[in-house]
Amino acid sequence: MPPALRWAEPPEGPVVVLLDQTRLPTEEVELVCTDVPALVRAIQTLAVRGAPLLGIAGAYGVALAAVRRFDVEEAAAQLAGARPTAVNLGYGVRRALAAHQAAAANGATPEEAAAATLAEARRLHQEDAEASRAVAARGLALLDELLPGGSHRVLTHCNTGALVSGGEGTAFAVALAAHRAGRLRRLWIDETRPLLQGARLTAYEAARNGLASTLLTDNAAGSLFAAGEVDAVLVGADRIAADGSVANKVGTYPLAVLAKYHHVPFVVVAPVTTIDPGTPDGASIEIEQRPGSEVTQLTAPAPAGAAATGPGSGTLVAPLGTQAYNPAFDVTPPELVTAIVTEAGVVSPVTAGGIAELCARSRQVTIS
Ligand SMILES: CSC[C@H]1O[C@H](OP(=O)(O)O)[C@H](O)[C@@H]1O
Repeated sequence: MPPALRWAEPPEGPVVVLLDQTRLPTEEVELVCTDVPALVRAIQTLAVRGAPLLGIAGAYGVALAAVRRFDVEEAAAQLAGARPTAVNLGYGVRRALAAHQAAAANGATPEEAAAATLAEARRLHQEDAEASRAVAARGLALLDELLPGGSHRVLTHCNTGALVSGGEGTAFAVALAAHRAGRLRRLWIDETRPLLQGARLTAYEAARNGLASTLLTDNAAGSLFAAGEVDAVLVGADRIAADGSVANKVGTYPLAVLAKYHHVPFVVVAPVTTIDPGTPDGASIEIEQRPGSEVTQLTAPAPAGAAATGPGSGTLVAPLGTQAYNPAFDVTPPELVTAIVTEAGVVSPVTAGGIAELCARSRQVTIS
């Protein structure tokens, strides 16, 4: 599989190259972004997606603007505003912009300032890869501690593998680590309507890595819990508030309620860049509302060789004109979260104090 995102410098000029996730699993097609509007569109159509990767994409987008002499401040504003919920996007953009501004303030030439911006984007990319390795190890250790049986049946929602990360992902990276250690009995994969990140992307990543996995419709999860088939839930996050509230793909909150009712550990796996001390609680998290067409039209990848169609342009599954409610995320309150696993440590129980202590301990680069 090509990398989810890479920087390239062909003769015609630097570009950001994305593995177009709207085309998976049918085709592995690379999308070449030569300017910031193209990258913004890719973010908005989820050709590139997933909180940590959005931060990386945002940082490289600012670098692309700097190298191609676009208006860097305008580019940063467009990129940061492309999707509202994943805090990582704004963080990555601000990291790169701050590097550009610092270089310029120190008398750097435009070329030098652009080089400094690109170097910061690469640093963020590398940091996320390292964070992914760390959360995988910490997450597996936590599963082993919580589930003494040594063979884990894990349910996951949406997609949290290499397609959302500079490394092997977040929650999926934990499942992958369990698999490599011979301690993953089953990965239950929620299809994750309406854009089917689970069916299209997690099943694709699970197959590529040889995981024992089974796909299910989102509404079948309850019966799995009732049958005692779920040992733990592992999910990612798009924004973790200061009180430990977790915004993640819509459908996560019901899983947390089911896990609580069935006394199953509910574990959130995320890099520290997903924690936003500036957002006090779950009610303060802006939840992206997406087009109703993504619900009323089945979103499936375009046939091989056909032009990309994008989310919400598939077969009609509801009468024309049907109104649809389509929040991209929901919020899980901290009392339903067993633990939050980050590269800087594990917070459990999840409290504002525990979150604050973790952030204080983290070596995450802060932006002045
Ligand atoms: C660990 S980041 C993955 C996170 O992002 C997904 O949202 P989207 O596919 O809309 O970018 C989902 O919330 C995943 O948990």
